Amino acid sequence: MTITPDMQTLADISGTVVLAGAGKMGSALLTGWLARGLDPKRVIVIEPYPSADTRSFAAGDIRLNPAAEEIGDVAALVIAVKPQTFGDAAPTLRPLVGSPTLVVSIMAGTTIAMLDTACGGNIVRAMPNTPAAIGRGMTVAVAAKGVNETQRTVADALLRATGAVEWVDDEALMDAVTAVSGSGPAYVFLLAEELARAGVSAGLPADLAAKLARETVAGSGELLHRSDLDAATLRQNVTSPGGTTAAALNVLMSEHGLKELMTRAVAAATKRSQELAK
Ligand SMILES: NC(=O)C1=CN([C@@H]2O[C@H](COP(=O)(O)OP(=O)(O)OC[C@H]3O[C@@H](n4cnc5c(N)ncnc54)[C@H](O)[C@@H]3O)[C@@H](O)[C@H]2O)C=CC1
Ligand SMILES: O=C(O)[C@@H]1CCC=N1
Repeated sequence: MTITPDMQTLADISGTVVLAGAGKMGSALLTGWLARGLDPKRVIVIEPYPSADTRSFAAGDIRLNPAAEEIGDVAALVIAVKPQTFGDAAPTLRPLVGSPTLVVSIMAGTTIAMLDTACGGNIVRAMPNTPAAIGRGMTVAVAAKGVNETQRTVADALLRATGAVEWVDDEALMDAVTAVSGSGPAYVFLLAEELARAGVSAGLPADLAAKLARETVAGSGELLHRSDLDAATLRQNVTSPGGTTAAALNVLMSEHGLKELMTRAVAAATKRSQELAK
């Protein structure tokens, strides 16, 4: 890979980037890379069941499922298959990894040690989330000891193409990271579902309730994104003393309310991430 130490952008990557697994997260990454200027001629996608979008990318300059001997040297291999299918995929991926190859895995619960055993390479373990599909993802990454600054910069550019990136030094944090930001969008979508359902119970027509819930969650998320205020202050700004919001929050913030539920939910996801590593 010909890259300079001050490389900042995907357009500066001059080696081959292989994406293994173009499902929901892999496709989001791919879309971000192309939007941020990664040369499609440098991209190879390995995907046994390509979506229409992936096939249409492949109708351009991206190579889809080329024969192994046509792949050549790989600058970066991004692994976005399910943790449960990684065992089957690894024998195909291992021959692609040379000593300078950067290996970026986004698989939940798959440790650097497991990746090292299965594939080798210079490993970055990362946890993105699905808002990556619109460039508003949150990714946390941790690099294995052997990863040099240049490889880390390439990994950062690949991940930052879909939103914000935070680097941590302690891999043990990745289980809780997965539980908070990796799985977190599902909790927010569930909130929208349940808010709509509760609206129907309160007498609203279903389509109106769905629109109110969707726009409320989306608008509140955007306000949180743009505001300098923290979530607690934004919540207090909605809450008039003795008003309607206070009545609802008395329920949500009661003893066995959202705090307890969210703590249990995040603990369950953290535990599951730890289990996937066994
Ligand atoms: N969906 C999410 O919100 C997030 C997922 N992840 C991680 O991303 C990874 C992928 O998850 P999703 O995209 O949700 O799953 P997905 O099922 O949509 O995508 C996985 C893709 O891998 C493909 N695949 C299966 N065997 C393969 C092989 N041998 N070689 C190449 N591709 C193969 C499948 O056909 C599928 O398209 C998982 O490891 C997951 O832990 C990480 C963060 C968030
Ligand atoms: O549910 C999962 O296991 C993956 C990891 C984080 C989000 N989806």
